Amino acid sequence: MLTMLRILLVPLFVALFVHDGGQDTRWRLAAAAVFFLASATDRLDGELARRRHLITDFGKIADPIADKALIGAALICLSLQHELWWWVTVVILVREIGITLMRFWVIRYGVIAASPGGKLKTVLQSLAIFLYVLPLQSVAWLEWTATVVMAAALVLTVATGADYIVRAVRLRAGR
Ligand SMILES: O=P(O)(O)OC[C@H](O)CO
Repeated sequence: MLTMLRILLVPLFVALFVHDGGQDTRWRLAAAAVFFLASATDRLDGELARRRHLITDFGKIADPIADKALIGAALICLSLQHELWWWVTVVILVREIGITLMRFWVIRYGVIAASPGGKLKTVLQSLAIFLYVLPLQSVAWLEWTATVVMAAALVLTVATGADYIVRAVRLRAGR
């Protein structure tokens, strides 16, 4: 349920962010608020599922997809506005889409759930994007913080992606 809500918040975020070319402070603040809400419901969603013992195979697959839709849309918006290098967006998108496809490729053998590193990666990606979306580009330390957090997210994105590939190969090989 919350996963579906997060997916529905993606077009709302995009509409608010691209309004007025991302230049209007109020629309940008609204976009940042929607992004924060969608990211926060992700944490709540996971916590509720754990507490109520409602962790399903559907949730294990749908939950990362909802994260990736939101994060992917936000990264593309930022790169389109020339606020984030395209190569960063491309590396993250290739990893996220590739890992999602790989999860389906091995689904007959088992579900590769999100790892702790993968969850931390999503938190760092979300924090970095939130800082980029906030209309505070003139605040130098904030810009630096956003860049450093995005760099850390990028490293974890690639490292956890490699870890999932190893897991998938082992799963298929029955090891
Ligand atoms: O590393 P992934 O692809 O499993 O993604 C982690 C999820 O976003 C955590 O909810």
